[in-house]
Amino acid sequence: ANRPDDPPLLPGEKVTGQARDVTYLCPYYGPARGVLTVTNYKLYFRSADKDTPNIIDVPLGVVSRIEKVGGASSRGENAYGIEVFCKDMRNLRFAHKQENHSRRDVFEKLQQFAFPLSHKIKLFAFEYSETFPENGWTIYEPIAELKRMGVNNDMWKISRINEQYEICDSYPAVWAIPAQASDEDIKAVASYRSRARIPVLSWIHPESQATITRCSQPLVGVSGKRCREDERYIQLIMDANAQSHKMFIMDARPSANAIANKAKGGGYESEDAYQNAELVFLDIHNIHVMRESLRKLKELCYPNIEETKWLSGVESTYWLKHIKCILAGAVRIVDKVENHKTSVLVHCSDGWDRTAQLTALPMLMLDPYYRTIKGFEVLIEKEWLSFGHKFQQRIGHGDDHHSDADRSPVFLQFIDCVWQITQQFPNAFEFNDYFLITILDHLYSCRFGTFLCNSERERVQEKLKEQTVSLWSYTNSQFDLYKNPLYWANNNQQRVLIPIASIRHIKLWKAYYCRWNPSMRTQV
Ligand SMILES: CCCC(=O)OC[C@@H](COP(=O)(O)O[C@@H]1[C@H](O)[C@H](OP(=O)(O)O)[C@@H](O)[C@H](O)[C@H]1O)OC(=O)CCC
Repeated sequence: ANRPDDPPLLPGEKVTGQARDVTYLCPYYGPARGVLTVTNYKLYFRSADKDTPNIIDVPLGVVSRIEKVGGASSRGENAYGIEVFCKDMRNLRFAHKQENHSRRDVFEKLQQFAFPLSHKIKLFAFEYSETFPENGWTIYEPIAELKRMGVNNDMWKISRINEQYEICDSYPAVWAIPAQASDEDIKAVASYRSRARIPVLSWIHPESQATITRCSQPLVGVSGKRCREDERYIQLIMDANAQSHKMFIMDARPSANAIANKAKGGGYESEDAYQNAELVFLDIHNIHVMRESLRKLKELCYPNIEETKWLSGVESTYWLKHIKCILAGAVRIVDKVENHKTSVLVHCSDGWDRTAQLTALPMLMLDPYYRTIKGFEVLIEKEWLSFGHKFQQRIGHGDDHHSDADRSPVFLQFIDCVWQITQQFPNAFEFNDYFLITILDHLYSCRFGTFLCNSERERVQEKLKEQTVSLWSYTNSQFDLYKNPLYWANNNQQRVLIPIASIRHIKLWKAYYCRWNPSMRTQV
Protein backbone atom coordinates (compact mmCIF):
# COMPACT_ATOMS: atom_id res chain seq x y z
CA ALA A 1 0.00 0.00 0.00
CA ASN A 2 1.37 3.42 -0.87
CA ARG A 3 1.78 5.13 2.48
CA PRO A 4 2.09 8.95 2.56
CA ASP A 5 5.87 8.91 2.96
CA ASP A 6 6.38 6.26 0.30
CA PRO A 7 8.26 7.43 -2.78
CA PRO A 8 6.74 7.38 -6.27
CA LEU A 9 7.42 3.87 -7.62
CA LEU A 10 8.37 2.75 -11.14
CA PRO A 11 6.64 -0.30 -12.68
CA GLY A 12 8.44 -3.27 -11.05
CA GLU A 13 9.76 -1.21 -8.14
CA LYS A 14 8.79 -2.08 -4.57
CA VAL A 15 9.60 -0.71 -1.11
CA THR A 16 12.02 -3.04 0.69
CA GLY A 17 12.83 -1.07 3.87
CA GLN A 18 11.92 2.14 5.64
CA ALA A 19 13.33 4.08 8.60
CA ARG A 20 11.41 6.97 10.11
CA ASP A 21 13.03 9.70 12.21
CA VAL A 22 16.29 9.70 10.20
CA THR A 23 18.31 12.87 9.77
CA TYR A 24 19.90 13.70 6.43
CA LEU A 25 23.04 15.75 7.07
CA CYS A 26 22.98 18.04 4.04
CA PRO A 27 26.38 19.73 3.53
CA TYR A 28 24.65 22.82 2.14
CA TYR A 29 21.41 23.29 4.07
CA GLY A 30 22.26 21.45 7.30
CA PRO A 31 20.42 18.59 9.05
CA ALA A 32 16.88 17.69 7.97
CA ARG A 33 14.74 15.09 9.76
CA GLY A 34 12.57 12.80 7.70
CA VAL A 35 11.86 9.30 6.41
CA LEU A 36 14.45 7.16 4.59
CA THR A 37 12.98 4.54 2.23
CA VAL A 38 14.87 1.84 0.35
CA THR A 39 13.31 0.17 -2.70
CA ASN A 40 14.73 -2.44 -5.06
CA TYR A 41 15.83 0.48 -7.27
CA LYS A 42 16.58 3.55 -5.17
CA LEU A 43 17.33 5.23 -1.87
CA TYR A 44 14.71 7.92 -1.14
CA PHE A 45 14.76 10.45 1.68
CA ARG A 46 11.94 12.93 2.26
CA SER A 47 12.29 15.55 4.96
CA ALA A 48 9.42 15.92 7.45
CA ASP A 49 8.97 19.69 7.29
CA LYS A 50 6.23 20.14 4.73
CA ASP A 51 7.06 23.66 3.55
CA THR A 52 10.52 22.89 2.14
CA PRO A 53 10.47 19.13 1.52
CA ASN A 54 14.10 18.21 0.94
CA ILE A 55 14.06 15.11 -1.28
CA ILE A 56 17.08 12.88 -1.94
CA ASP A 57 16.50 10.34 -4.70
CA VAL A 58 19.48 8.10 -5.53
CA PRO A 59 19.33 5.04 -7.79
CA LEU A 60 21.19 2.34 -5.86
CA GLY A 61 23.33 1.59 -8.95
CA VAL A 62 25.09 4.88 -8.26
CA VAL A 63 26.22 3.68 -4.81
CA SER A 64 29.83 2.54 -4.70
CA ARG A 65 30.28 2.10 -0.92
CA ILE A 66 28.12 2.15 2.25
CA GLU A 67 29.61 2.57 5.70
CA LYS A 68 28.25 2.57 9.24
CA VAL A 69 29.25 5.72 11.11
CA GLY A 70 29.57 5.73 14.88
CA GLY A 71 28.70 2.88 17.26
CA ALA A 72 26.23 2.30 20.07
CA SER A 73 28.52 4.25 22.40
CA SER A 74 28.89 7.37 20.25
CA ARG A 75 27.21 10.29 21.99
CA GLY A 76 27.68 13.26 19.65
CA GLU A 77 24.71 14.85 17.88
CA ASN A 78 24.11 12.87 14.64
CA ALA A 79 27.29 10.84 15.27
CA TYR A 80 25.55 7.54 14.67
CA GLY A 81 24.37 6.62 11.22
CA ILE A 82 25.28 5.66 7.68
CA GLU A 83 27.49 7.21 4.98
CA VAL A 84 26.77 6.42 1.32
CA PHE A 85 29.56 7.05 -1.22
CA CYS A 86 28.35 7.54 -4.81
CA LYS A 87 29.87 7.16 -8.28
CA ASP A 88 28.36 10.46 -9.42
CA MET A 89 30.49 12.89 -7.44
CA ARG A 90 28.58 13.01 -4.15
CA ASN A 91 28.39 11.34 -0.72
CA LEU A 92 25.32 11.18 1.53
CA ARG A 93 25.36 11.17 5.33
CA PHE A 94 22.40 10.00 7.43
CA ALA A 95 22.09 10.02 11.23
CA HIS A 96 19.96 7.54 13.13
CA LYS A 97 18.62 7.40 16.66
CA GLN A 98 20.46 4.61 18.49
CA GLU A 99 17.39 3.58 20.46
CA ASN A 100 15.09 2.63 17.59
CA HIS A 101 17.60 0.24 16.00
CA SER A 102 16.52 1.26 12.50
CA ARG A 103 20.06 1.56 11.21
CA ARG A 104 20.77 -2.18 10.91
CA ASP A 105 17.73 -2.95 8.77
CA VAL A 106 18.27 0.04 6.46
CA PHE A 107 21.98 -0.71 6.20
CA GLU A 108 21.31 -4.31 5.21
CA LYS A 109 18.62 -3.41 2.68
CA LEU A 110 20.94 -0.78 1.17
CA GLN A 111 23.76 -3.33 0.88
CA GLN A 112 21.45 -5.95 -0.64
CA PHE A 113 19.90 -3.75 -3.33
CA ALA A 114 22.92 -1.57 -4.05
CA PHE A 115 25.02 -4.69 -4.67
CA PRO A 116 22.51 -7.25 -5.95
CA LEU A 117 25.17 -9.28 -7.78
CA SER A 118 26.98 -9.78 -4.46
CA HIS A 119 23.69 -10.94 -2.87
CA LYS A 120 22.34 -13.25 -5.59
CA ILE A 121 19.62 -10.72 -6.46
CA LYS A 122 18.80 -9.64 -10.01
CA LEU A 123 19.72 -6.13 -11.18
CA PHE A 124 16.66 -3.86 -11.14
CA ALA A 125 16.76 -3.64 -14.95
CA PHE A 126 15.38 -7.19 -15.03
CA GLU A 127 12.44 -6.20 -12.72
CA TYR A 128 11.61 -2.89 -14.40
CA SER A 129 8.56 -3.23 -16.64
CA GLU A 130 7.68 0.24 -17.94
CA THR A 131 6.61 0.37 -21.60
CA PHE A 132 7.38 3.18 -24.07
CA PRO A 133 6.08 4.05 -27.55
CA GLU A 134 9.44 3.24 -29.21
CA ASN A 135 11.69 0.21 -28.63
CA GLY A 136 15.18 1.65 -28.13
CA TRP A 137 16.73 -1.75 -28.83
CA THR A 138 15.95 -1.23 -32.53
CA ILE A 139 17.83 2.10 -32.83
CA TYR A 140 21.12 0.46 -33.85
CA GLU A 141 21.17 -2.16 -36.61
CA PRO A 142 24.79 -2.92 -37.76
CA ILE A 143 24.00 -3.74 -41.41
CA ALA A 144 21.83 -0.62 -41.82
CA GLU A 145 24.56 1.55 -40.33
CA LEU A 146 27.21 0.03 -42.64
CA LYS A 147 24.87 0.60 -45.59
CA ARG A 148 24.42 4.22 -44.52
CA MET A 149 28.24 4.52 -44.82
CA GLY A 150 28.13 2.84 -48.24
CA VAL A 151 29.49 -0.61 -47.29
CA ASN A 152 29.44 -3.21 -49.16
CA ASN A 153 31.46 -1.53 -51.88
CA ASP A 154 34.28 -2.77 -54.10
CA MET A 155 36.89 -2.34 -51.36
CA TRP A 156 35.00 -3.28 -48.18
CA LYS A 157 32.76 -6.22 -47.39
CA ILE A 158 30.53 -7.33 -44.53
CA SER A 159 31.85 -10.45 -42.81
CA ARG A 160 29.89 -12.77 -40.58
CA ILE A 161 32.87 -14.90 -39.58
CA ASN A 162 32.30 -13.80 -35.97
CA GLU A 163 28.57 -14.66 -36.03
CA GLN A 164 28.97 -17.02 -33.03
CA TYR A 165 31.63 -14.74 -31.49
CA GLU A 166 34.13 -17.55 -32.12
CA ILE A 167 36.92 -15.43 -33.62
CA CYS A 168 36.70 -12.63 -31.03
CA ASP A 169 34.31 -12.84 -28.06
CA SER A 170 34.55 -9.11 -27.26
CA TYR A 171 33.77 -7.97 -30.84
CA PRO A 172 30.34 -7.73 -32.50
CA ALA A 173 28.94 -10.51 -34.69
CA VAL A 174 28.98 -8.32 -37.82
CA TRP A 175 32.14 -6.60 -39.13
CA ALA A 176 33.27 -4.69 -42.24
CA ILE A 177 36.74 -5.74 -43.49
CA PRO A 178 38.76 -5.30 -46.69
CA ALA A 179 37.01 -7.13 -49.55
CA GLN A 180 40.15 -9.12 -50.41
CA ALA A 181 40.63 -10.54 -46.91
CA SER A 182 39.96 -14.30 -46.64
CA ASP A 183 38.72 -16.17 -43.56
CA GLU A 184 42.20 -17.71 -43.21
CA ASP A 185 43.74 -14.23 -43.20
CA ILE A 186 41.29 -13.19 -40.46
CA LYS A 187 42.18 -16.18 -38.29
CA ALA A 188 45.92 -15.57 -38.69
CA VAL A 189 45.58 -11.86 -37.87
CA ALA A 190 43.36 -12.71 -34.86
CA SER A 191 46.17 -14.84 -33.40
CA TYR A 192 48.55 -11.86 -33.63
CA ARG A 193 46.32 -9.17 -32.11
CA SER A 194 45.70 -8.90 -28.33
CA ARG A 195 42.44 -10.68 -27.41
CA ALA A 196 41.91 -11.37 -31.16
CA ARG A 197 40.68 -7.79 -31.66
CA ILE A 198 41.69 -7.49 -35.32
CA PRO A 199 41.60 -4.27 -37.38
CA VAL A 200 38.01 -3.68 -38.60
CA LEU A 201 36.17 -0.70 -40.09
CA SER A 202 34.76 2.02 -37.84
CA TRP A 203 34.04 4.71 -40.43
CA ILE A 204 34.61 5.44 -44.14
CA HIS A 205 34.74 8.90 -45.69
CA PRO A 206 31.79 9.36 -48.10
CA GLU A 207 33.92 11.16 -50.69
CA SER A 208 37.58 10.15 -50.31
CA GLN A 209 36.99 6.56 -49.04
CA ALA A 210 39.69 7.20 -46.43
CA THR A 211 38.87 5.03 -43.39
CA ILE A 212 39.11 4.86 -39.62
CA THR A 213 39.79 1.29 -38.50
CA ARG A 214 40.34 0.01 -34.96
CA CYS A 215 42.09 -2.89 -33.25
CA SER A 216 44.23 -3.89 -30.25
CA GLN A 217 48.00 -4.04 -29.94
CA PRO A 218 50.02 -6.53 -32.01
CA LEU A 219 51.55 -9.41 -30.01
CA VAL A 220 55.13 -8.43 -30.84
CA GLY A 221 56.64 -9.28 -27.46
CA VAL A 222 60.27 -8.83 -26.47
CA SER A 223 61.37 -11.18 -29.29
CA GLY A 224 59.91 -8.79 -31.91
CA LYS A 225 57.57 -11.37 -33.44
CA ARG A 226 56.11 -10.54 -36.90
CA CYS A 227 53.03 -11.83 -38.67
CA ARG A 228 53.01 -11.74 -42.48
CA GLU A 229 49.20 -12.01 -42.63
CA ASP A 230 48.82 -9.02 -40.28
CA GLU A 231 51.23 -6.98 -42.39
CA ARG A 232 49.40 -7.92 -45.60
CA TYR A 233 46.03 -7.22 -43.96
CA ILE A 234 47.15 -3.69 -42.98
CA GLN A 235 48.35 -3.25 -46.60
CA LEU A 236 44.82 -4.23 -47.79
CA ILE A 237 43.36 -1.50 -45.56
CA MET A 238 45.82 0.99 -47.07
CA ASP A 239 45.13 -0.15 -50.66
CA ALA A 240 41.37 0.20 -50.04
CA ASN A 241 41.95 3.96 -50.09
CA ALA A 242 42.94 4.84 -53.65
CA GLN A 243 43.65 8.43 -52.61
CA SER A 244 46.75 7.60 -50.61
CA HIS A 245 49.59 5.09 -50.68
CA LYS A 246 50.27 5.42 -46.96
CA MET A 247 48.41 5.27 -43.66
CA PHE A 248 48.84 6.27 -40.05
CA ILE A 249 48.78 3.89 -37.10
CA MET A 250 47.67 5.96 -34.11
CA ASP A 251 48.78 4.21 -30.91
CA ALA A 252 46.83 5.94 -28.13
CA ARG A 253 49.43 5.16 -25.48
CA PRO A 254 52.51 6.93 -24.17
CA SER A 255 55.43 5.26 -25.98
CA ALA A 256 56.83 4.15 -22.58
CA ASN A 257 53.67 2.11 -21.92
CA ALA A 258 53.65 0.69 -25.42
CA ILE A 259 57.24 -0.47 -24.85
CA ALA A 260 56.40 -1.79 -21.35
CA ASN A 261 53.59 -3.83 -22.89
CA LYS A 262 56.23 -5.78 -24.87
CA ALA A 263 57.18 -7.36 -21.53
CA LYS A 264 53.70 -8.89 -21.47
CA GLY A 265 53.79 -10.02 -25.10
CA GLY A 266 52.27 -6.83 -26.49
CA GLY A 267 53.90 -3.86 -28.17
CA TYR A 268 53.47 -1.88 -31.39
CA GLU A 269 54.01 -2.11 -35.16
CA SER A 270 57.68 -1.64 -36.16
CA GLU A 271 58.00 0.58 -39.23
CA ASP A 272 60.26 -1.85 -41.08
CA ALA A 273 57.53 -4.49 -40.83
CA TYR A 274 54.81 -2.04 -41.89
CA GLN A 275 56.62 -0.13 -44.64
CA ASN A 276 53.96 2.39 -45.70
CA ALA A 277 52.56 3.01 -42.24
CA GLU A 278 53.64 5.86 -40.02
CA LEU A 279 53.31 5.15 -36.28
CA VAL A 280 52.22 7.99 -33.96
CA PHE A 281 51.93 7.77 -30.15
CA LEU A 282 49.13 9.96 -28.73
CA ASP A 283 50.28 9.90 -25.08
CA ILE A 284 46.92 9.09 -23.45
CA HIS A 285 47.38 7.42 -20.09
CA ASN A 286 45.91 4.13 -18.94
CA ILE A 287 42.75 3.33 -16.96
CA HIS A 288 44.57 3.50 -13.61
CA VAL A 289 45.82 7.04 -14.17
CA MET A 290 42.31 8.16 -15.18
CA ARG A 291 40.64 6.55 -12.17
CA GLU A 292 43.03 8.38 -9.84
CA SER A 293 42.51 11.67 -11.69
CA LEU A 294 38.72 11.53 -11.22
CA ARG A 295 39.12 10.58 -7.55
CA LYS A 296 41.12 13.79 -7.02
CA LEU A 297 38.54 15.84 -8.94
CA LYS A 298 35.70 14.49 -6.77
CA GLU A 299 37.69 15.33 -3.62
CA LEU A 300 38.10 18.88 -4.88
CA CYS A 301 34.50 19.43 -6.00
CA TYR A 302 32.43 17.82 -3.25
CA PRO A 303 30.94 18.95 -1.02
CA ASN A 304 32.39 22.44 -1.12
CA ILE A 305 34.72 24.27 -3.43
CA GLU A 306 37.69 25.88 -1.71
CA GLU A 307 37.79 29.27 -3.44
CA THR A 308 41.43 30.04 -2.76
CA LYS A 309 42.83 26.74 -4.06
CA TRP A 310 40.36 26.26 -6.93
CA LEU A 311 42.52 26.75 -10.05
CA SER A 312 45.62 25.06 -8.62
CA GLY A 313 43.32 22.32 -7.29
CA VAL A 314 41.79 21.62 -10.69
CA GLU A 315 45.22 21.61 -12.32
CA SER A 316 46.61 19.15 -9.77
CA THR A 317 43.90 16.60 -10.65
CA TYR A 318 45.23 16.52 -14.26
CA TRP A 319 41.62 15.87 -15.34
CA LEU A 320 41.54 18.68 -17.91
CA LYS A 321 44.99 17.72 -19.20
CA HIS A 322 43.74 14.18 -19.91
CA ILE A 323 40.60 15.56 -21.61
CA LYS A 324 42.83 17.80 -23.75
CA CYS A 325 45.07 14.85 -24.65
CA ILE A 326 42.12 12.77 -25.84
CA LEU A 327 40.61 15.64 -27.84
CA ALA A 328 43.99 16.48 -29.38
CA GLY A 329 44.41 12.85 -30.45
CA ALA A 330 40.95 12.84 -32.02
CA VAL A 331 41.69 16.12 -33.86
CA ARG A 332 44.92 14.63 -35.30
CA ILE A 333 42.92 11.67 -36.63
CA VAL A 334 40.31 13.98 -38.19
CA ASP A 335 43.09 16.01 -39.83
CA LYS A 336 44.64 12.91 -41.44
CA VAL A 337 41.31 11.51 -42.66
CA GLU A 338 39.66 14.77 -43.79
CA ASN A 339 42.50 17.04 -44.90
CA HIS A 340 45.04 14.44 -46.02
CA LYS A 341 42.50 11.87 -47.27
CA THR A 342 44.70 9.30 -45.51
CA SER A 343 43.38 6.24 -43.68
CA VAL A 344 44.05 5.82 -39.96
CA LEU A 345 44.25 2.66 -37.84
CA VAL A 346 43.66 3.31 -34.12
CA HIS A 347 44.77 1.02 -31.33
CA CYS A 348 46.01 1.04 -27.72
CA SER A 349 46.70 -2.01 -25.49
CA ASP A 350 43.36 -3.81 -25.44
CA GLY A 351 41.51 -1.61 -27.93
CA TRP A 352 38.38 -1.17 -25.79
CA ASP A 353 39.03 1.98 -23.75
CA ARG A 354 41.19 4.65 -25.42
CA THR A 355 40.54 3.22 -28.88
CA ALA A 356 36.76 3.65 -28.44
CA GLN A 357 37.38 7.30 -27.45
CA LEU A 358 39.58 7.77 -30.54
CA THR A 359 37.16 6.32 -33.07
CA ALA A 360 33.92 7.76 -31.64
CA LEU A 361 35.15 11.36 -31.20
CA PRO A 362 36.56 11.70 -34.76
CA MET A 363 33.34 10.13 -36.13
CA LEU A 364 31.36 12.77 -34.22
CA MET A 365 33.58 15.52 -35.71
CA LEU A 366 33.49 14.09 -39.24
CA ASP A 367 29.88 12.92 -39.67
CA PRO A 368 26.89 15.19 -38.83
CA TYR A 369 24.65 12.11 -38.51
CA TYR A 370 26.28 11.22 -35.18
CA ARG A 371 25.53 14.76 -33.96
CA THR A 372 21.77 14.05 -34.09
CA ILE A 373 20.09 12.44 -31.07
CA LYS A 374 19.49 9.09 -32.79
CA GLY A 375 22.87 9.22 -34.51
CA PHE A 376 24.60 9.72 -31.17
CA GLU A 377 22.71 6.75 -29.77
CA VAL A 378 23.92 4.67 -32.75
CA LEU A 379 27.51 5.88 -32.15
CA ILE A 380 27.42 4.73 -28.51
CA GLU A 381 25.80 1.40 -29.45
CA LYS A 382 28.39 0.79 -32.19
CA GLU A 383 31.80 2.06 -31.06
CA TRP A 384 31.29 1.55 -27.29
CA LEU A 385 28.78 -1.24 -26.69
CA SER A 386 29.09 -3.53 -29.74
CA PHE A 387 32.92 -3.25 -29.81
CA GLY A 388 33.20 -4.44 -26.24
CA HIS A 389 34.03 -1.53 -23.93
CA LYS A 390 33.72 -3.40 -20.63
CA PHE A 391 30.95 -1.31 -19.04
CA GLN A 392 30.20 -3.90 -16.33
CA GLN A 393 33.85 -4.00 -15.26
CA ARG A 394 34.57 -0.27 -15.62
CA ILE A 395 31.44 0.80 -13.69
CA GLY A 396 30.99 -2.26 -11.41
CA HIS A 397 27.17 -2.50 -11.80
CA GLY A 398 25.69 -4.16 -8.70
CA ASP A 399 29.12 -5.19 -7.45
CA ASP A 400 30.45 -4.23 -4.01
CA HIS A 401 34.18 -4.33 -4.88
CA HIS A 402 34.47 -0.54 -4.89
CA SER A 403 38.28 -0.64 -5.03
CA ASP A 404 38.41 -2.92 -8.09
CA ALA A 405 41.42 -1.73 -10.17
CA ASP A 406 39.48 -2.40 -13.38
CA ARG A 407 37.02 0.41 -12.65
CA SER A 408 37.74 3.56 -14.59
CA PRO A 409 35.84 6.62 -15.92
CA VAL A 410 36.77 6.09 -19.59
CA PHE A 411 33.20 6.53 -20.89
CA LEU A 412 32.67 9.59 -18.65
CA GLN A 413 35.81 11.08 -20.22
CA PHE A 414 34.29 10.46 -23.67
CA ILE A 415 31.04 12.25 -22.71
CA ASP A 416 33.08 15.09 -21.19
CA CYS A 417 34.99 15.40 -24.52
CA VAL A 418 31.63 15.50 -26.36
CA TRP A 419 30.53 18.29 -24.01
CA GLN A 420 33.76 20.21 -24.75
CA ILE A 421 32.97 20.02 -28.49
CA THR A 422 29.37 21.20 -27.96
CA GLN A 423 30.79 24.20 -26.10
CA GLN A 424 32.94 25.13 -29.10
CA PHE A 425 30.18 24.39 -31.67
CA PRO A 426 26.86 25.31 -29.99
CA ASN A 427 24.85 25.01 -33.26
CA ALA A 428 26.24 21.70 -34.44
CA PHE A 429 24.44 19.23 -32.16
CA GLU A 430 20.77 18.26 -32.04
CA PHE A 431 21.12 17.31 -28.34
CA ASN A 432 21.81 19.42 -25.21
CA ASP A 433 23.78 19.01 -21.96
CA TYR A 434 20.79 17.44 -20.24
CA PHE A 435 20.90 14.57 -22.74
CA LEU A 436 24.57 13.92 -21.87
CA ILE A 437 23.88 14.10 -18.11
CA THR A 438 20.88 11.76 -18.50
CA ILE A 439 23.11 9.23 -20.30
CA LEU A 440 25.65 9.45 -17.44
CA ASP A 441 22.91 9.07 -14.81
CA HIS A 442 21.77 5.84 -16.44
CA LEU A 443 25.33 4.64 -17.01
CA TYR A 444 25.14 3.95 -13.26
CA SER A 445 21.43 3.54 -12.43
CA CYS A 446 20.88 -0.12 -13.61
CA ARG A 447 17.30 0.92 -14.50
CA PHE A 448 17.91 0.11 -18.19
CA GLY A 449 19.72 -2.78 -19.87
CA THR A 450 21.77 -0.56 -22.22
CA PHE A 451 25.04 -0.30 -20.24
CA LEU A 452 24.95 -3.76 -18.63
CA CYS A 453 27.51 -6.52 -19.41
CA ASN A 454 30.91 -6.26 -21.12
CA SER A 455 30.25 -7.36 -24.70
CA GLU A 456 27.60 -7.99 -27.37
CA ARG A 457 28.03 -11.72 -26.82
CA GLU A 458 27.22 -11.39 -23.11
CA ARG A 459 24.21 -9.16 -23.88
CA VAL A 460 22.83 -11.76 -26.26
CA GLN A 461 23.44 -14.45 -23.63
CA GLU A 462 21.63 -12.37 -20.96
CA LYS A 463 18.75 -11.71 -23.40
CA LEU A 464 18.90 -8.00 -22.51
CA LYS A 465 16.82 -6.96 -25.55
CA GLU A 466 14.00 -9.26 -24.48
CA GLN A 467 14.22 -8.86 -20.70
CA THR A 468 15.16 -5.20 -20.12
CA VAL A 469 14.20 -1.75 -21.36
CA SER A 470 16.66 0.22 -23.51
CA LEU A 471 17.72 3.66 -22.26
CA TRP A 472 16.84 4.98 -25.75
CA SER A 473 13.18 3.90 -25.29
CA TYR A 474 13.07 6.28 -22.31
CA THR A 475 15.05 9.16 -23.88
CA ASN A 476 13.25 8.98 -27.24
CA SER A 477 9.87 9.07 -25.45
CA GLN A 478 10.68 12.62 -24.31
CA PHE A 479 12.79 13.90 -27.19
CA ASP A 480 12.02 17.60 -26.52
CA LEU A 481 13.78 17.51 -23.13
CA TYR A 482 17.05 16.73 -24.90
CA LYS A 483 16.84 19.07 -27.90
CA ASN A 484 19.36 21.86 -28.32
CA PRO A 485 17.38 25.01 -29.23
CA LEU A 486 20.42 26.41 -31.05
CA TYR A 487 20.77 23.36 -33.32
CA TRP A 488 21.33 24.36 -36.94
CA ALA A 489 20.21 21.23 -38.82
CA ASN A 490 21.40 20.56 -42.39
CA ASN A 491 24.22 23.07 -41.99
CA ASN A 492 26.22 21.43 -44.76
CA GLN A 493 28.73 24.29 -44.75
CA GLN A 494 30.09 22.75 -41.57
CA ARG A 495 30.14 18.98 -42.08
CA VAL A 496 33.46 18.65 -40.22
CA LEU A 497 34.12 20.16 -36.78
CA ILE A 498 37.75 20.79 -35.76
CA PRO A 499 37.69 21.77 -32.07
CA ILE A 500 40.66 23.60 -30.56
CA ALA A 501 42.28 21.10 -28.20
CA SER A 502 44.43 23.54 -26.28
CA ILE A 503 44.13 23.66 -22.50
CA ARG A 504 42.94 27.28 -22.69
CA HIS A 505 39.80 26.13 -24.52
CA ILE A 506 39.08 23.17 -22.24
CA LYS A 507 36.56 23.96 -19.49
CA LEU A 508 35.58 22.09 -16.34
CA TRP A 509 32.02 20.78 -16.90
CA LYS A 510 30.67 22.34 -13.71
CA ALA A 511 27.05 21.44 -14.51
CA TYR A 512 28.15 17.81 -14.08
CA TYR A 513 31.07 17.72 -11.66
CA CYS A 514 29.62 20.36 -9.31
CA ARG A 515 25.95 19.60 -9.93
CA TRP A 516 25.12 18.92 -6.26
CA ASN A 517 26.50 22.24 -5.02
CA PRO A 518 23.66 24.77 -5.10
CA SER A 519 26.09 27.70 -5.35
CA MET A 520 27.56 26.24 -8.58
CA ARG A 521 24.08 25.74 -10.05
CA THR A 522 23.30 29.44 -9.85
CA GLN A 523 26.68 30.35 -11.38
CA VAL A 524 26.35 27.93 -14.30
C1 LIG B 1 56.76 -4.28 -16.94
C2 LIG B 1 55.40 -4.91 -16.97
C3 LIG B 1 54.67 -4.39 -18.16
C4 LIG B 1 53.23 -4.18 -17.85
O1 LIG B 1 52.74 -4.22 -16.75
O2 LIG B 1 52.45 -3.91 -18.94
C5 LIG B 1 51.12 -3.77 -18.64
C6 LIG B 1 50.81 -2.30 -18.91
C7 LIG B 1 49.30 -2.19 -18.96
O3 LIG B 1 49.02 -1.56 -20.17
P1 LIG B 1 48.41 -0.11 -20.13
O4 LIG B 1 48.10 0.27 -21.53
O5 LIG B 1 49.28 0.84 -19.38
O6 LIG B 1 47.02 -0.28 -19.31
C8 LIG B 1 45.98 -1.06 -19.88
C9 LIG B 1 45.05 -0.16 -20.66
O7 LIG B 1 44.55 0.86 -19.81
C10 LIG B 1 43.89 -0.98 -21.19
O8 LIG B 1 42.97 -0.10 -21.82
P2 LIG B 1 43.13 0.25 -23.39
O9 LIG B 1 42.03 -0.48 -24.10
O10 LIG B 1 42.95 1.74 -23.44
O11 LIG B 1 44.47 -0.19 -23.80
C11 LIG B 1 43.15 -1.69 -20.06
O12 LIG B 1 42.13 -2.51 -20.65
C12 LIG B 1 44.10 -2.57 -19.29
O13 LIG B 1 43.41 -3.15 -18.21
C13 LIG B 1 45.27 -1.75 -18.73
O14 LIG B 1 46.19 -2.63 -18.09
O15 LIG B 1 51.27 -1.51 -17.83
C14 LIG B 1 52.03 -0.45 -18.21
O16 LIG B 1 52.46 -0.36 -19.34
C15 LIG B 1 52.25 0.56 -17.16
C16 LIG B 1 53.58 1.23 -17.36
C17 LIG B 1 53.59 2.55 -16.65
